[in-house]
Amino acid sequence: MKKLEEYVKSIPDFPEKGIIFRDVTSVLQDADGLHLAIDTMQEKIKDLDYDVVVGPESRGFIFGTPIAYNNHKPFVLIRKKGKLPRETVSATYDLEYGSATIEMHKDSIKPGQKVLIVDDLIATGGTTEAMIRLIESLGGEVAGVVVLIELAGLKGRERISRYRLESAICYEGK
Ligand SMILES: O=P(O)(O)OC[C@H]1O[C@H](OP(=O)(O)OP(=O)(O)O)[C@H](O)[C@@H]1O
Ligand SMILES: Nc1ncnc2[nH]cnc12
Repeated sequence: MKKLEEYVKSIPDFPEKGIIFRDVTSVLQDADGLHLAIDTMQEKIKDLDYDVVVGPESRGFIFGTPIAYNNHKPFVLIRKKGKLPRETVSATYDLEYGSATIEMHKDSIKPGQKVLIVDDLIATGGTTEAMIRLIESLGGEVAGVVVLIELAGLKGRERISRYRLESAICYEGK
């Protein structure tokens, strides 16, 4: 069986020059790759105590939902601006390329709940930091963050150094 990192394809200069895009579709479109990705992420946080899984649109949904389902936890969506129908809180942040505003429903986290954040990838950590702001503004406690891929050269780990971060694959550069 292949190693997890062998399923990830790296595409230079996408979506713009200078970015190496770490493509998770090549992991997902292989049954063994998909199993290995979810199983490895779960293994990394098997000792963690949490009540709710939170994942951001869109690739965070793919990895967050199976982890929530397998561990019988609820899954809360963080969406890009304008997609959630009820009362929301929002945060704006910069990305490795571009900027974005994300939102979550005000009633999605109860004060004191312990939250596991799941995403496909951490680069600059801007998305994760914005998610932490939203969760904490609702009174949630961030128990930890698990991602499939960490781009260590972009220093996301340093940006959220107060929190536990686990990654299944770590690239030293970007
Ligand atoms: O650590 P950062 O520098 O914030 O970058 C990481 C984020 O960027 C990507 O999402 P993107 O906003 O591109 O959305 P997508 O999943 O819909 O493609 C990725 O899925 C992470 O959420
Ligand atoms: N280099 C990268 N590859 C894939 N997704 C990303 N999201 C932010 N930076 C990325």
